[in-house]
Amino acid sequence: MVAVVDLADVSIVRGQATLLDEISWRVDETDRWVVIGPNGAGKTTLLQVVSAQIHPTSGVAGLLGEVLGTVDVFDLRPRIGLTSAALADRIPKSEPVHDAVVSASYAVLGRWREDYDQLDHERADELLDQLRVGHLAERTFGTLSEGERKRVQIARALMTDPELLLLDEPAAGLDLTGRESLVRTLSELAQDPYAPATVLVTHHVEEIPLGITHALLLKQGRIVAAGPLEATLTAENLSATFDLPLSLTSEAGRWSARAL
Ligand SMILES: Nc1ncnc2c1ncn2[C@@H]1O[C@H](COP(=O)(O)OP(=O)(O)OP(=O)(O)O)[C@@H](O)[C@H]1O
Repeated sequence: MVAVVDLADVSIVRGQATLLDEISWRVDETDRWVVIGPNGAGKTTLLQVVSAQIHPTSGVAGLLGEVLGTVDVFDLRPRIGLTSAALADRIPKSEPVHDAVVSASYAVLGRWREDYDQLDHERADELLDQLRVGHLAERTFGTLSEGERKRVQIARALMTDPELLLLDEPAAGLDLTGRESLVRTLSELAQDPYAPATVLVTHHVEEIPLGITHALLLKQGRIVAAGPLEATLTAENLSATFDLPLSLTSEAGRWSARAL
């Protein structure tokens, strides 16, 4: 099995604060991980490391067979697809949806390509169809609903055919219909054997799609538990992660939690 992410004792320290504390974590190429933890646990910081946005203060971060700090991050970033609220804010409201997807390589490389070839345009259209927003290709990004924007962002993240897909709270801000619809699409993606290794960050077990294989529970920069989903996502571990006695149920592959 090839490791896509291989962190060994990775810490991130900012001033007096330890954002990540000796994290060791391996993601293999067929894995689909969910990272769960309360506000401030370090989830976004962890994604910043594995998207080659920041370097560890200490420890070793292996990414796609390279070691962060010994390789040009501009070579690594096109191999990683990332969606986050911060990145979405950088898509101009006036940008047509098709262009927002086809220009993904510009976003990761910081380099504008004068012309995209026909295959790029076809791939962008296929991805928009796959994410069920093909009919919105001619609309501008600013006119889309929150749920539609999330889908366009995922299409954009997949445009460079990444080896690692990182989704930071993809269902945040969606209503129930929007969430359920997105979870269904994410389930298709997670169960697609040709999809890249995936890491999905969320606060809510209800947002875990079918096809997720592993879970990492994070609290105050430390791993509470990590491993295969069923063995890791237990009421005990989740209660420890959120500092709240919780009951946890799983029905037909979907999860829900509530306070005891
Ligand atoms: N530059 C910094 N200096 C000091 N503390 C920081 C810095 N950046 C982030 N933090 C703190 O690190 C902690 C982890 O932040 P992070 O954004 O990774 O958490 P998170 O799990 O993604 O939270 P949320 O679920 O609220 O998005 C937070 O307490 C945050 O305030």
